[in-house]
Amino acid sequence: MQTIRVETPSARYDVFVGSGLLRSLAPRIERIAGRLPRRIFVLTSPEIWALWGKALSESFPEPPLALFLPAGEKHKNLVNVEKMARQMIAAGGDRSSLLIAFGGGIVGDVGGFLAAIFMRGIRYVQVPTTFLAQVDSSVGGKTGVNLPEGKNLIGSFHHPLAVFADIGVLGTLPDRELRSGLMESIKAGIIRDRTLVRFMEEHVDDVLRRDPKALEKVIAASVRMKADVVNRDERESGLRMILNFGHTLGHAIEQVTRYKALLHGEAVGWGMIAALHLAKKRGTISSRQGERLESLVYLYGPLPPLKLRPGKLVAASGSDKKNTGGVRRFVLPVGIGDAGVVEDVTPAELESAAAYMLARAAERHA
Ligand SMILES: NC(=O)c1ccc[n+]([C@@H]2O[C@H](COP(=O)([O-])OP(=O)(O)OC[C@H]3O[C@@H](n4cnc5c(N)ncnc54)[C@H](O)[C@@H]3O)[C@@H](O)[C@H]2O)c1
Ligand SMILES: O=C(O)C(=O)C[C@@H](O)[C@H](O)[C@H](O)COP(=O)(O)O
Ligand SMILES: [Zn+2]
Repeated sequence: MQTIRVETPSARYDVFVGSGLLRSLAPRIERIAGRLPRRIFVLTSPEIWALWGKALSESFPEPPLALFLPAGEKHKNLVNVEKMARQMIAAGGDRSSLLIAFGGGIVGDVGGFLAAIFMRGIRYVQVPTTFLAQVDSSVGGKTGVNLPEGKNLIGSFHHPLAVFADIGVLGTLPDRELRSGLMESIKAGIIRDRTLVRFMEEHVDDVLRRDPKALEKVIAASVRMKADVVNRDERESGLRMILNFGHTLGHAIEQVTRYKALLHGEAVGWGMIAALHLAKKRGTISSRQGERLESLVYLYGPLPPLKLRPGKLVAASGSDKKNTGGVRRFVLPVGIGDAGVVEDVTPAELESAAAYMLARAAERHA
């Protein structure tokens, strides 16, 4: 098992990555919280609960009370947050209650947000069950829900007490979901860890056949990278923006396709292809580096087709939270393993990057 510490001005907690964590959750929470809270809620989806609810409940003296959020991005909204909060009140929840966010990134984001605002804030732990949630969304305290106007436009920073990433639960994860999550690890490597890039290039088969050692390596490296960035810039005033590499157009794709056609990681995968093109044009990476990284994305693909207009994506990217006071921000890789934020990206450049990405998508789905 690997333990990675997150230490920011407002929180200090560990991310545990390994096997067997799910079945020993209660004593682990007890150790961290001092004692087991009287009321424990588990926010999850019916599918995850059916697969893994028994394993999670096993170590608790009394089974925690499950609150169900249906799967899918369209349920990541304020209506469901209110619904869950009311169920918690009805079941006797109070400020001493603990919430376990048990699922993928959607459950984690909604659960974290619910914990942030329920009675002005209660404690929660993350038990991520998708690869994406284990490498990225369960760490760093970003919580929230979507608005029709864009992704994650309502939310707060609220860190968990701990993160328990049990590699065993990935055994039931559909292949497409695994590949989607791997896009966030490719992102992690490109922006800050060239060793991870190399490892992912050299171990494609091991990772895709879910060799536990290979998975643990990629998950721990991704989390280590993210923790280091979050420790230095908890509230995304500068450095943390690099974690948004591939997301400016990625989020725009999700919004324009109404979250129906692509998974989050897949949209980020295409967004990285566009951003790599822009980086090549601006000379922050060489053509060779650009081709190498583009190939890495396709190695862990396939990414779904995209039939969109570049102008529509550029317009949708206007509601990106990195844009403030009329300044449009965009994350570009600098070589392999480093990245920076530029503030002078023009709509024409964005449109050309989007056009490049759409042409690659058409080519690969010809
Ligand atoms: N807060 C952050 O820092 C952060 C970072 C990255 C992504 N996100 C958010 O995360 C969300 C995407 O998360 P995701 O990719 O985990 O998708 P997801 O939460 O939709 O889960 C994917 C699907 O897999 C199923 N599933 C989950 N675990 C399973 C398991 N072990 N076995 C079988 N099926 C399982 C779920 O029921 C769901 O249908 C997006 O909303 C994205 O914006 C947030
Ligand atoms: O933790 C971060 O910071 C990230 O940007 C991680 C992203 O992978 C993630 O998709 C995040 O939810 C995006 O946040 P947003 O602030 O751009 O909505
Ligand atoms: Zn993401």
